[in-house]
Amino acid sequence: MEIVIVPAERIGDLAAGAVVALLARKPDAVLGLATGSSPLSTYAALAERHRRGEVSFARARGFLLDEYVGLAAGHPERYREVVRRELEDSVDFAADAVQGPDGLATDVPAACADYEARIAAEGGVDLQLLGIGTDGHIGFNEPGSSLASRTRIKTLTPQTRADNARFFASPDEVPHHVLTQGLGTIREARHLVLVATGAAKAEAVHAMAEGPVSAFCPASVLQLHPHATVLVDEAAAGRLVLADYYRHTYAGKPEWQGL
Ligand SMILES: N[C@@H]1[C@@H](O)[C@H](O)[C@@H](COP(=O)(O)O)O[C@@H]1O
Repeated sequence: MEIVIVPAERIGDLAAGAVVALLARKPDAVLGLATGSSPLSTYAALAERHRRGEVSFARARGFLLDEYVGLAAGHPERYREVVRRELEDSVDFAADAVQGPDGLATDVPAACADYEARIAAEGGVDLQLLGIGTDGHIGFNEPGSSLASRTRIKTLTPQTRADNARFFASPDEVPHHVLTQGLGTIREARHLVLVATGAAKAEAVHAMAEGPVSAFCPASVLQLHPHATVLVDEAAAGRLVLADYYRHTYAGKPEWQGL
C-alpha cells in the first residue's frame, strides 16, 4: 500500500492524474466510481481536464461501488444520480456506459448476481476510486463484512446513517439498506485509489493501513491488494504511526512512476 500525504487541494489532481494516465494507455478502461464527498475533487479535476481536451471517456465504462435501496429513480441522493451530476454530465461517457446496482430491484440476490456478471463481462474494473467511512467501511461494507464478500444487500450502521444525513433533508430519510460491491469484488479491481481528508477519518485511516487485516475494519482489506494507493491530507494522516516514513518515501519517488 502506498500512502501519500499531501495538502487536501492536491488530492483531486493526483487521483485524476491516475485516471487520465490509465485512459491514455487504455481508452476503453473500466472505472470504479465512488460517491460521498471524498471523490468530488477528483471528479471536478477530471471534468476540468476533459474540458481542456486532455482526456476522453468516450470508450470508457464505469461501475458504481454501491447504491441506496429504495430511492426512487431521479431522487437527487440516489448514487446513480450523484455520479451523473458530479461526473457524467461534465465529460463524454457514451450513453449507458455507466452502470450501478439496482436499488429498486424486487429480486435482490438476482440483481446482485447480475451486477457481478456485468462487471466480469466488461473485463473487471481497472481503477477503483474509494472513500472511507468513519467506521472503516468502503463502499457500504460495514464492519463485520466478509473479506470475501460479493455484491449484496447490507444494513447501514447508525453511525453511517448519521454521517450521511447531511445529504438528506432529515436524518430519518437516510435509507437503512444498501447494495454494495463486496470486499471480494473490490479486491479484484486492478488498482485501488482511496481518498480521505479531515480529522474525522484519521482513526479509520490508521486502522486501515496500520491495524490488523480484519472484517472489523473493512478497508483493511486494502492490505491484501498488490496495488493500493491511499491519498490523505495531514488531518486524515494524523494517527498514522509511520507518517514520516510515508512522507520520506513519496518525497523520493521518481515522477515517472506515477501512482
Ligand atoms: N457509500 C459511501 C462510501 O463510498 C464513502 O466512502 C463514505 C464516506 O463518505 P465521505 O467521502 O462523504 O466522507 O460514504 C458513503 O458511505
